[in-house]
Amino acid sequence: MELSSITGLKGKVSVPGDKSISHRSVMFGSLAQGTTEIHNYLMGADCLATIRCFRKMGIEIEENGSTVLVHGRGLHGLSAPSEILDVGNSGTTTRLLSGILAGQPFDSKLSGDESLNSRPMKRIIDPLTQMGAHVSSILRNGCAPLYITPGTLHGIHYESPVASAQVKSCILLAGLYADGETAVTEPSLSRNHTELMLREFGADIRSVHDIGSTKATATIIPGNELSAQKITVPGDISSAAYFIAAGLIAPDSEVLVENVGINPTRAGFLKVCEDMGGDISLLNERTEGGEKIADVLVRTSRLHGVTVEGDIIPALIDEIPMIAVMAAVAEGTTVIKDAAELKVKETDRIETVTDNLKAMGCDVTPTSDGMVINGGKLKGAAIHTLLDHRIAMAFSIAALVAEGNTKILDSHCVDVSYPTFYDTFEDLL
Ligand SMILES: O=C(O)C1=C[C@@H](OP(=O)(O)O)[C@@H](O)[C@H](O)C1
Ligand SMILES: C=C(OP(=O)(O)O)C(=O)O
Repeated sequence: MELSSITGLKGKVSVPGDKSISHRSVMFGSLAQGTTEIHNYLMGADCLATIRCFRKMGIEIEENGSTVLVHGRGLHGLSAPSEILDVGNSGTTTRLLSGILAGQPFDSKLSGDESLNSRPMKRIIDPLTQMGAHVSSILRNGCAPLYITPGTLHGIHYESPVASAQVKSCILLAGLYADGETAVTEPSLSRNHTELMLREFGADIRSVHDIGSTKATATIIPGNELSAQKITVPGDISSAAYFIAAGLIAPDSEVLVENVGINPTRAGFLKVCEDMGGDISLLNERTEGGEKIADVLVRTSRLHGVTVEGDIIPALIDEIPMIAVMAAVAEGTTVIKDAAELKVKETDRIETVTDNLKAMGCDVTPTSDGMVINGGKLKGAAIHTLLDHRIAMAFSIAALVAEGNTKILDSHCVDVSYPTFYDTFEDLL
């Protein structure tokens, strides 16, 4: 994909359904009794992998555009897959599904692409093993492919070293099959879609924020059957972030992004835009299915550097590539810290972001848990996405304010979370 600079982005966009909520709707719908009806499902490669895996375990799933019907078979209704479960590029599918598979009375194997199979799975193998599950890394390197055989699960109270919704959700889902209460405490609250949605499906699940600390604990008490729901998936704030940023940094622009999920555990990006001096407002705020939604209006703004650190990091972790690009054209210095988790995403995002920003002429220094960016002007370059969808999209927005042409290599990787990204992008130009 070849892109060059523009001015005057004007218009309205709506982004596809939230990736995290889409995955969970099919997973929980499969484990519920009855037919779950999902509207605005994200038809990206990651969420299609989740559908594919549950079909392989005997769940009938109908698709019609972005509407999905999941004919759930109850907590004990999955059947043994006859082949390896292919999780593609999706960390969320891998980790949440592993929690469910740990509680099944059959053997299963799951494996993904080269990037997925190099991401750390010890973070779920350890707590699942403490629960009595039998989960192993087939190549004994702490990564997928994983082999899961039946075990008798016990409730545990797990103190997670990382604020990760995938780790938390994996353990809570295994907790559905345990003989007692299962709790997960995390150092700071990660996205809480599992807690909100499982509760809607009828699970007995509670969340508390520890007083006087940033720690948060979610507890599940097994025993309740889940019952089918009707779900409308809000627009994905992680996808909206690209057009919000475009509206803020492209000269003479005004962009309205409609129907964006603004759950506080996901909305850190909006706060950073505001802190950087962005002209950003939330319109038409509402709540559906326990999730907050709004339309986001932005206008071109003079942005300045900020420090992004601490508790807010889990609420914007996937948006850091976009924040880094905004920082690269802002006035002054931006420091991003406490974000070592970036190293274990689809690529090492500290490296892929800083390498590509340097290629565009930015003064940026990678650190062990983030980066330091001195804002200035960008010039066009060849962007090496290494097949990371977030890098492709964030640097497509960088191209809009860079001098000269930018080439996004392997731009098709946007299919992972936003297959229609370039169509929406062109509509707005
Ligand atoms: O639970 C989820 O849906 C996700 C959690 C986050 O990962 P971690 O839990 O590894 O932080 C995020 O990066 C990912 O895109 C989706
Ligand atoms: C990290 C991401 O997803 P996952 O972990 O599901 O692969 C992402 O979408 O940026």
